[in-house]
Amino acid sequence: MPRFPPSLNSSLDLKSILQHLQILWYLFLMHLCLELCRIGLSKKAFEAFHIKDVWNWPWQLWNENWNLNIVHYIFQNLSLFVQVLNRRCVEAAVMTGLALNCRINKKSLFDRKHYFYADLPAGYQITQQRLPIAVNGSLVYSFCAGKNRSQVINKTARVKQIQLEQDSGKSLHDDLRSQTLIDLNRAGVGLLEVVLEPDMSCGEEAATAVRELQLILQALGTSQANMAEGQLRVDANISVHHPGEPLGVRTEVKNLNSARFLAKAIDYEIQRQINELENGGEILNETRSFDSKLGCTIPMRDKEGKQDYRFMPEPNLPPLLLYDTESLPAGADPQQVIDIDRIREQLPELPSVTREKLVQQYGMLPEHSFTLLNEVGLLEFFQNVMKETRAEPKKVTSWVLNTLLGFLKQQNLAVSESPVTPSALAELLNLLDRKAISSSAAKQVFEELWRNEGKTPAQIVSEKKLELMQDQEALEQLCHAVMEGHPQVVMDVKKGNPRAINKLIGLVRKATLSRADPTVIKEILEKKLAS
Ligand SMILES: Nc1ncnc2c1ncn2[C@@H]1O[C@H](COP(=O)(O)OP(=O)(O)OP(=O)(O)O)[C@@H](O)[C@H]1O
Repeated sequence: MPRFPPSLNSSLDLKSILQHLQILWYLFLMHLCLELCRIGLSKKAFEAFHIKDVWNWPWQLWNENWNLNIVHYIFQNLSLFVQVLNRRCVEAAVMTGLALNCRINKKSLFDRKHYFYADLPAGYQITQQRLPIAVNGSLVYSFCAGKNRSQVINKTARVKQIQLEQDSGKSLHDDLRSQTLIDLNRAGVGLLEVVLEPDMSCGEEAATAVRELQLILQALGTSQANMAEGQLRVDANISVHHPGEPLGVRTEVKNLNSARFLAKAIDYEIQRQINELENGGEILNETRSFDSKLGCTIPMRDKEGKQDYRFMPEPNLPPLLLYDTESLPAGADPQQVIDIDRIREQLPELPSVTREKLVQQYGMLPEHSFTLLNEVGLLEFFQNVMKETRAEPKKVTSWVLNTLLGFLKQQNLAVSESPVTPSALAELLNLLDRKAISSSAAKQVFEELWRNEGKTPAQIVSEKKLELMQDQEALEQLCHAVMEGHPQVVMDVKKGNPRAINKLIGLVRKATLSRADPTVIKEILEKKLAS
């Protein structure tokens, strides 16, 4: 469930507030009275049903910090009367629907879904229960399998629907003090829910599909989709069944906030359900949560008795009408309508297309294109190096994916935190490309750059005297001396031992303090051995 960044949140229509100020004031007072009655009643309702202590905290807070709460309720209620649909959220939903090959409904409806929970101060959530904004799409995702992960497997998960909703607050459970705090900052912010059909068969598939969705949302600018910050959250529905039989009873693991935990939770739940059924038990239709420390899922609440959400049409939001080029009314003000075809024309490049281009343009292996896109900022780093270097794309790919990424992973750093800049790596690769340094010297220079002492690759090369020996005559003399000093190895080469020449190359390199190009040494040695 991607969350729109706060900057995109709803705008207040000031003109209409001024026009209707008096009516609003009466409505507001009336609503506030109703709200206060509801709070009183709901407290009684909670007590009557003996719901766990955690439910009582907001009412305790009401007593202790009544002034804070009343300010909150005033704002909450005021905002109910100036509910304006956020154009940006609708555009983002249409974009996401198009990117996920959905049919965009030209008419969609908003509903109120009522339930009591501490993180939902309004007592209801606006959603699209009856007619969502987009339906019947597909999410194509690929993963690498087989030996060396070089086989790319494409899979498709059907998208059932995409609906616009309002986000709730965030519960922060403090186990140590046995209390729950609620952060209401995101309550009411636009939320997009993407509902997939049950088309995935294991944790890895689900994690890969969600990763692809994350990349698509980021490419579209629909959401920053940072899972750790709750901008993209996943509820996973899991069931098991024998092949050819209908789907089993599902459990729902709520609010998974990392692809790794998603995969773990699903695989754990599959195994738990199989064990349960094999031991003669039954699967309950329940909501569970994932305990990342214990690596298992824990029951939260029973879903068996279907909760009555008392859905009703949202009175503040009329049906949402969208247009395409054909249906656009003549002379319509572009600020007042949303044209699906215009949004389609402006869709940015999607990650699958970027990967294909990388493979075609640079002759890159598909699995490398996946890694470049999966690590945040790595593709940009690679492209910036490419802009400044003459080195072969394959060489650049290898340095970025093996050396740079290896160092980053080892120190748990993000690409943006790399001490080696794209320009420095490009300069290093240029030195390597014009054979000014050997590859082992290049590794040394990289390590020095990583220490981040503000030196350029050229400075490091000259300070450490890492330049390759360009003096052909001196190299020939060294090769000659090494051959003289090791007649047995020379004999081995002449007898056809293919590895013996490597020994000679190693000896010459040692004598040059690794400052000679091994291919040049090999050429000289081969010439001398043949004569
Ligand atoms: N038997 C099943 N096994 C696994 N997944 C299922 C099964 N039946 C439905 N699903 C999946 O469960 C999800 C249902 O999500 P949806 O949000 O529409 O309903 P919900 O979980 O009842 O609603 P909510 O929790 O938001 O109140 C869909 O992604 C659907 O593909």
